[in-house]
Amino acid sequence: MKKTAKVVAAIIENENEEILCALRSPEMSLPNLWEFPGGKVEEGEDIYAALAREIEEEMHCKIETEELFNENVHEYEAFIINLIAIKCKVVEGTPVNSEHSKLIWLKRENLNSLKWAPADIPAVEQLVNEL
Ligand SMILES: Nc1nc2c([nH]c(=O)n2[C@H]2C[C@H](O)[C@@H](COP(=O)(O)OP(=O)(O)OP(=O)(O)O)O2)c(=O)[nH]1
Repeated sequence: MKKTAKVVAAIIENENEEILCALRSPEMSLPNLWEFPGGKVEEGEDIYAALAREIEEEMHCKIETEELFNENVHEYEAFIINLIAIKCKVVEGTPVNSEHSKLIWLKRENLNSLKWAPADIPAVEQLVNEL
């Protein structure tokens, strides 16, 4: 049976109403696809605490989680993902890229121009439809 991974992802918006998008590197799983920064929730860990931890590790800044935005279950070839997208704001520092090939800020209307990890499509659609 395929494993299910619980993954939290941050929807971070800046003062120009742009959303932070991250490009997975060629060495990562799901290479060269765009995602929202975040990562796997550890056993017994609170989802909001997990997201704050991942963002601090990955982007060296502190966030405050705001609301659960979208939750989606998607079956990949190798595993099943339960992707939980959470709206957040940066409260200390600025996001610094340490693991991804690229970080960019994009307006909602341009989000569909990226090639997203398939599990992210519902969250992206929901963001585009917020316009
Ligand atoms: N962080 C993040 N991961 C996502 C998103 N969409 C999506 O399918 N994923 C997948 C990619 C990874 O397989 C997994 C997240 O695990 P992780 O951030 O701990 O990444 P990882 O590359 O170290 O995982 P792994 O290859 O070791 O399994 O979820 C997303 O929007 N954000």
